Amino acid sequence: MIEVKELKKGFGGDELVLKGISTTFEKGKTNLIIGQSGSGKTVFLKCLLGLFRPTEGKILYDGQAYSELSSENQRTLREQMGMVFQGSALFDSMSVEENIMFPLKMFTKQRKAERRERANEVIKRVNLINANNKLPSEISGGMQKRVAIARAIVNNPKYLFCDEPNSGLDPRTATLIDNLIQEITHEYEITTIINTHDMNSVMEIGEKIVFLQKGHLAWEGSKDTIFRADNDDVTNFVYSSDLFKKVREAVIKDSN
Ligand SMILES: Nc1ncnc2c1ncn2[C@@H]1O[C@H](COP(=O)(O)OP(=O)(O)OP(=O)(O)O)[C@@H](O)[C@H]1O
Repeated sequence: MIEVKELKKGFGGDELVLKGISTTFEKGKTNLIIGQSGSGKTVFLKCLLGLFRPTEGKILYDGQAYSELSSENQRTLREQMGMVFQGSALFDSMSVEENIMFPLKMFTKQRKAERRERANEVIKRVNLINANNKLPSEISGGMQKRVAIARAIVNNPKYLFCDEPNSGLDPRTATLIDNLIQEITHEYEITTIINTHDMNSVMEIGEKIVFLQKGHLAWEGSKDTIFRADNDDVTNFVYSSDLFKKVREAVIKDSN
């Protein structure tokens, strides 16, 4: 579980980017951060990852504040974090298997054979078939995303962060990737936090949704409550696509 308490983040200018956010991201759930461009989602995710130091406030990882840990414990906490980057960010010159073994080389003292064995466990888990020796450029975007997920979970993280995990994927592949992230989250009881613009993801895997608006937490809820959110900004965000406008009309018609 990650608890965020009155988190503020600025960069020295007049205005703070994050203006006092408090929320909780539970273990074993897919937690989504949504909001318009520039609302502060990436800055929030970077604070959660420990890449930005909060200007004020606290982030507690299962009760522990990063800033209050010894440097050794900070390293342990960082090792417990997995990250799926937008665009996958695989190493182009390494094979699929080498990409996935990489965090084990960085963070563990395992021998190569052990690293390979563990990498192949996760390769199987994410359904990457016959791809071990291929280069990232030789596989599809959806498969690259599976490699990125495998690499993020190879070290058994307690916390998984995903930045726009669907960007650039066709809708069907995007749904498969969303479902894979959710299955893994449930199976390994990970606290997963996903930064997304994608309303399909919201509807598929939005177990907890945090809506940011100009650096404030403007609304929080789940995929089951977002259609009835009593907040104009959320409503405008949700119904900015024609498809969801139609869904809304159908829901309202149904409930009358
Ligand atoms: N390193 C930085 N220094 C100064 N300002 C920054 C920095 N990083 C982000 N910002 C500012 O913070 C605000 C929020 O940016 P952020 O990237 O978090 O938005 P976002 O919601 O992720 O947008 P998008 O959906 O387009 O990625 C922007 O006004 C941006 O200019």
